[in-house]
Amino acid sequence: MVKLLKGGEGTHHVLGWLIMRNIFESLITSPKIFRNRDVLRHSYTPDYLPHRKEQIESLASILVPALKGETPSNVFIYGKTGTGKTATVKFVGNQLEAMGRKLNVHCYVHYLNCELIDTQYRVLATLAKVLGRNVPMTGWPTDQVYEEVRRAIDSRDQTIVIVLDEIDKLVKKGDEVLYNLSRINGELERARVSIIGISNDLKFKNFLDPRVLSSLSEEELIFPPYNAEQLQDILEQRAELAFYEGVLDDDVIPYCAALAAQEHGDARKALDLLRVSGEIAEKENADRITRDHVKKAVKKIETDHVVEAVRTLPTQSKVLLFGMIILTESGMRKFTTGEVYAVYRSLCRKLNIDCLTQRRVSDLIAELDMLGIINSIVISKGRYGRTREIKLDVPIEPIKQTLLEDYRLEALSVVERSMRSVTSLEAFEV
Ligand SMILES: Nc1ncnc2c1ncn2[C@@H]1O[C@H](COP(=O)(O)OP(=O)(O)OP(=O)(O)O)[C@@H](O)[C@H]1O
Repeated sequence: MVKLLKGGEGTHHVLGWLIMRNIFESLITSPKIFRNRDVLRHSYTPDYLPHRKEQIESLASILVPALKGETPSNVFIYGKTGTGKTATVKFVGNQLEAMGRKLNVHCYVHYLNCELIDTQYRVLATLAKVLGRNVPMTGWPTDQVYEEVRRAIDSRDQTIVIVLDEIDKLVKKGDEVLYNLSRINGELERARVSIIGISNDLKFKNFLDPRVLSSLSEEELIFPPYNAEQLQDILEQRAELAFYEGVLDDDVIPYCAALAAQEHGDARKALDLLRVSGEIAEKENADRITRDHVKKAVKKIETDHVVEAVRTLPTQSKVLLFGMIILTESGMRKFTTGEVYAVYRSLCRKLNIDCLTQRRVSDLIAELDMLGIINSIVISKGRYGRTREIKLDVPIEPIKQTLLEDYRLEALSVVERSMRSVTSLEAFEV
């Protein structure tokens, strides 16, 4: 039912709503920064990869037998994070499949990320699925799934390239599937299989069965880190697609490149910096991206990482960290293990959870330090022994919000509120 409003305040209110601009209007008419933000995202595979010509050509020459009905060698690819390993393999894989279609040769590349598909069973079941077999994601004996994969591959004359990205994550749970896959060619009559393993953990080779290792690393490709100039080229190429003309100050790309070069030449980091700088400029309604926006982006990315690390901490560490926040907010910039322990113990009582020993808490403090959440140094107190001096090294507000999101710590919001009115720490027996 529609109610008719007579004159007065109510009418103004309704009219106000009627003539109010659509809430999206100001958002879409604000200065335009991004032409296509998606090209800066991790999921985007560029058509051209500057400074990876050598690796692209090497990989292509390893895989070319696939187009001639022969078996390509298996390859291991190493390199630090963000050095373009995945992008290169996907790029070469796409080109290989395209050439296969052109020549009417059955040649396919299947890409699996072992960070997500991280068990023997799931690798085989996923392969079976992409090869068109109906295999449940749990429940069958592994041998049976392997047999399905083998039969699906051998159903016709074809070459299958299996890419196992982050292969180290899989190896941590046993290398049986790698052992089987590396020997599969001996069990095939019509088809051929080649395996590409990708890893940024150089040490993981030590965990592999020597037979698997020698079979999988018939060829090895190393991806060196990018230097600042190379990162600059990569960013320039993407920026052209990502931003409207003229929105980037001249020093923005060199600055992002220099910062990422300091951190082992990580192109992902450089692209993230550029994207987040653009997003901050957009939020501020600025019409240009400046060096200042990059500085803010560095801070935001750092905070986001820490927040993520805090979110996955065990409950005891979260309580401990909450105690440190209380100490900091009560005006203490530095505190000792003993002071933190007293607050921690009191919080455990309030939450009704077990309280760890001071020794164990010292270990947790060291872990928080390693994660970069706190900063702690051991100082000598002469004949009184040594103590740890701790301070929080991160913006407090987002960390506090993240801790309170954990339902097990919900009761602490009351403590937090009452803390605002407590001026001394006596309540915590410090
Ligand atoms: N030479 C390049 N040209 C253009 N973009 C690149 C280049 N190298 C890397 N990138 C981009 O940088 C990001 C990270 O690259 P990629 O995922 O290939 O790194 P990686 O070496 O596989 O890293 P990780 O080991 O962490 O998985 C991606 O967005 C990718 O498109």
